[in-house]
Parts: sequence; C-alpha cells; structure tokens
Amino acid sequence: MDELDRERKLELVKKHINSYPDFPKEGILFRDIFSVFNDQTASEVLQELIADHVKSIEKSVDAVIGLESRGFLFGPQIANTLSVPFIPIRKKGKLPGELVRIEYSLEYGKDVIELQKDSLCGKSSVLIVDDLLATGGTMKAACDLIKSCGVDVAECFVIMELSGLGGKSKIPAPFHSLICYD
Ligand SMILES: O=P(O)(O)OC[C@H]1O[C@H](OP(=O)(O)OP(=O)(O)O)[C@H](O)[C@@H]1O
Ligand SMILES: Nc1ncnc2[nH]cnc12
Repeated sequence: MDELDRERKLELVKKHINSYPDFPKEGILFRDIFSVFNDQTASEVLQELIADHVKSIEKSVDAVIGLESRGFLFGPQIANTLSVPFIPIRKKGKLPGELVRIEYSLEYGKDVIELQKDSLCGKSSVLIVDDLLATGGTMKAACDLIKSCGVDVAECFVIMELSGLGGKSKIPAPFHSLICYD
C-alpha cells in the first residue's frame, strides 16, 4: 500500500468513527470504534490497515495479547495475520484457572486486570492490542503485568490515541497508533 493509498484509507476509517460528547460522563468525548463495523467498506479497510502495520513489525512476536473488551475486536484477527496465538487480559473475576494480576490506578480509584498463568509459557515477546489509548493507565498496567512474567513487549498497538492526555509517555514499550486525535 503506498502512502497516498494509506492516507485515503485512514481518512475513510476516521470518517466512520462516531464521536459522542459527554459520554459516559461530562467532559469526555467518546470515540466509538463500533461505528466503523457498521460500514462494511470502512471495516474492511480498517482490517487492511491493521494487517499492513502488524506485518511491518520488525521484532519477533510469539503471541498477541488483547485487552478487554474492545481489544478483543482486533486481537484474534491480528494473531491470525501473524500466525501466532491470541491471549486475553481481562478485568478481575472474569478468567478461570490460576491467574496473575496487577492493580492499577484509574482517574478515580483503582482496578485490577488478570491473565491466565500458563498462557505465556514458551513465549518470549508479545504484541499488546487495544482499541484506544487515553490516559495510558490500562496499557501500562498490561505491559507491567507481561513484563512481571519475564516476557518482552515487542509493541503496544492501538487503533486510536488521544494524544492530548499524554498516555504514550507512560508506556514502557514501543508504541504505535493508527489514528491520533489531539
Ligand atoms: O488509556 P486509559 O485511560 O486506560 O483508557 C483506555 C481504555 O479505556 C477503554 O476501555 P474501558 O475501560 O472503557 O472498558 P471496555 O473496553 O470494557 O468498555 C479503552 O477500550 C481502553 O481499554
Ligand atoms: N474518549 C474515549 N473514547 C472511547 N473510549 C475511551 N476510553 C477512555 N477514554 C475514551
């Protein structure tokens, strides 16, 4: 895909991301990735852009980690593109079996994310995917959790980045976004 083609495709996808002021609370401009899937062309173009990017990652990737819940929309597809397994990180209390977990700070209060203990066996480097980076708290916690298991994070990849919140600077790994909102 040449650069012009890529720019046109990104514009098309961006056009289909609906934005909702004051959702879920006052002051938040909510960027709704689901609206892209409501347009078949935009949805296919997004898949192409994602595949193009992940195939260009130079570091080796042994698994794709998706963050609940909107990371699950992209993780399995990316894992298939790279011919590696998909592994979920979920919010507390959702995964069965033996788990590793990490607590992290939200805008108000704290939360916990969890990973199945055996899921990283034999993996040395992973790609983490989510739909959006805002404050970066969720992605940073995921990186810290993976690294605490002795596994490297080859890249953190999101479709949308809210750059005004400065989340990228918190991420202790290479970071890439397809669409950046100021
Ligand atoms: O960079 P941060 O400030 O941590 O925010 C980003 C996270 O917030 C959203 O998920 P949310 O917690 O709304 O959960 P959901 O995907 O289950 O709706 C988004 O999908 C990211 O996972
Ligand atoms: N502005 C936003 N839009 C969509 N999801 C989000 N998660 C955190 N902030 C968000």
